[in-house]
Amino acid sequence: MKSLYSVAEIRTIEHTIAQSLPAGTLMRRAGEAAASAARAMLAGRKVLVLAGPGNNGGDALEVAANLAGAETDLEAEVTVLYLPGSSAPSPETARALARARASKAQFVDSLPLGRDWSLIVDGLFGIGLARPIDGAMRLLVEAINALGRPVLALDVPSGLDADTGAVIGPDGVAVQATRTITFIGDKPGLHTFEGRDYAGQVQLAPLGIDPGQRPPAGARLNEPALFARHLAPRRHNSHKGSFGDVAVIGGARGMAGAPLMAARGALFTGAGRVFVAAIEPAGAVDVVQPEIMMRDAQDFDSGDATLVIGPGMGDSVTAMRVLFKALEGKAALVLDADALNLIADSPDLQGRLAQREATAIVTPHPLEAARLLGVTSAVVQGDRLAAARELASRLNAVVVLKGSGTVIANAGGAVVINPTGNAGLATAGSGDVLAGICGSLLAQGWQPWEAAIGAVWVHGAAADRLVAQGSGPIGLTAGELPVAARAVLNALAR
Ligand SMILES: NC(=O)C1=CN([C@@H]2O[C@H](COP(=O)(O)OP(=O)(O)OC[C@H]3O[C@@H](n4cnc5c(N)ncnc54)[C@H](OP(=O)(O)O)[C@@H]3O)[C@@H](O)[C@H]2O)[C@@H](O)CC1
Ligand SMILES: Nc1ncnc2c1ncn2[C@@H]1O[C@H](COP(=O)(O)OP(=O)(O)O)[C@@H](O)[C@H]1O
Ligand SMILES: [K+]
Repeated sequence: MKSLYSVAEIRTIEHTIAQSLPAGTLMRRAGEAAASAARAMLAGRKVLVLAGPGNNGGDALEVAANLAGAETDLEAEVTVLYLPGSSAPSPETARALARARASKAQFVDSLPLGRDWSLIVDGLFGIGLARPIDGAMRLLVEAINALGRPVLALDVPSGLDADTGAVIGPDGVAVQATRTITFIGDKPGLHTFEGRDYAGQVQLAPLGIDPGQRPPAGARLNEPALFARHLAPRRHNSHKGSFGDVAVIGGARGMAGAPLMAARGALFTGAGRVFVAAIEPAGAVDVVQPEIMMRDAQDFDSGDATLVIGPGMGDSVTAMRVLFKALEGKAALVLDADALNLIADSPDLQGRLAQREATAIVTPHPLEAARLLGVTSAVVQGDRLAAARELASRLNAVVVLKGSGTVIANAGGAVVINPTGNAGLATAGSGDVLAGICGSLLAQGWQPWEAAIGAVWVHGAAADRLVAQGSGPIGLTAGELPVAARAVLNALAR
């Protein structure tokens, strides 16, 4: 299981463990693990180590001592820029400083000009950063980022909030890392919002603390093991009725494509039969995908179908009526796009959703989530995990808060962050495809939680597959996702 620990959880673990170990052990282990990560990244010899005032700086000084003191041919030329604070360093940082000073590392007072660094080690701030980086430190971070050299961040890229993935602001800066070696446990902020861009590749160094010594984490990283129980191979003796019906309701005037995208997402991930019930019927057949059955939402009887409501649905009276009926009914539900905007405007509909017996899946992007919560999208993005948790609890639903590092939460407080996907998904219609995949897995009997995390994983992996094949991220289209999602899902099922 890939646990993600909040800063508070890490502090608790640290505190408990430190009492059973000789002083400074964890910092020494952090320095050793980070020095090997640095050696693995090193394509030359010149290493710049940035050491800040706290224990993150202590880790960096250990790295400097380890790299400069190595009795090997690979010995690096280490330059250390140490920036002490106004208060005395911790005893373990003081010890690391003494080690680094006794090594061959050269200490400097300012960023040396014009050196072609093979590697920069970022040990300015870790999980103790409490306010935006400003003044001379800010200039230093900007100068480092402008160099465009490989950067290994220690624990967290300096300036990034390890809980939320937001750059600590307002108007903050953070170090842009190539790789982040994170200590004791992995952290949510490295995987969502701005985290993925700043952290680069994330590597965990548990520092010898085995999982049994760690309490359960508040969040985890999505992986197929979390939904594997639904990935059984299909029985030979099956028929289309074995894999459920999906009806996508949406498609106001001028928005006919959105429900079709969702319907294709459902079809290509294995739903038995797929309908589009259009608010404003635009045609009798989808000529590209004639398997999809076209209906008129006004008089459509959805029977036992799983409903995906909202893509391009608009806010007409018909849209409202269809949504009301769906919330009243017992069908499994995926609520997306305009359905969420209508619910955001109506406390009555919110109440009806929260009181439903069968848990619905809701798939807001940050602005839709903000409307549902009555806040701005900046507030949602500022703490995506908290927003998803709050929404799940208010709506009594599985919430899929979309965007880089999609966050999935349920009313029981479980939180998963999705690692698949890429910026190729930032294109119109990709959210519709996701809603369709969610509906498809529900229709095939998956439980709402697993359907949501499974759909998000597969949708992201489909985009990754397309990028690997050269079809993105630039110019990846939502219409390509269903076929790629089919390949991903079949590979998982095998
Ligand atoms: N403890 C352990 O067992 C282990 C800990 N480990 C490592 O320790 C790291 C946490 O260390 P930490 O708690 O010392 O915090 P850290 O991130 O170095 O920063 C705090 C310092 O920065 C200062 N400061 C804050 N904001 C500032 C600003 N905007 N501008 C300027 N200064 C600012 C702040 O000063 P103050 O707020 O007190 O004025 C304080 O001096 C953790 O991420 C991991 O790398 C590992 O070795 C594993 C074992
Ligand atoms: N940078 C990104 N990295 C990963 N996934 C992304 C990124 N940008 C967008 N996505 C995903 O793409 C989809 C976009 O959905 P949405 O915003 O509803 O678009 P639309 O309404 O046009 O279909 C979501 O699944 C979202 O998580
Ligand atoms: K750091």
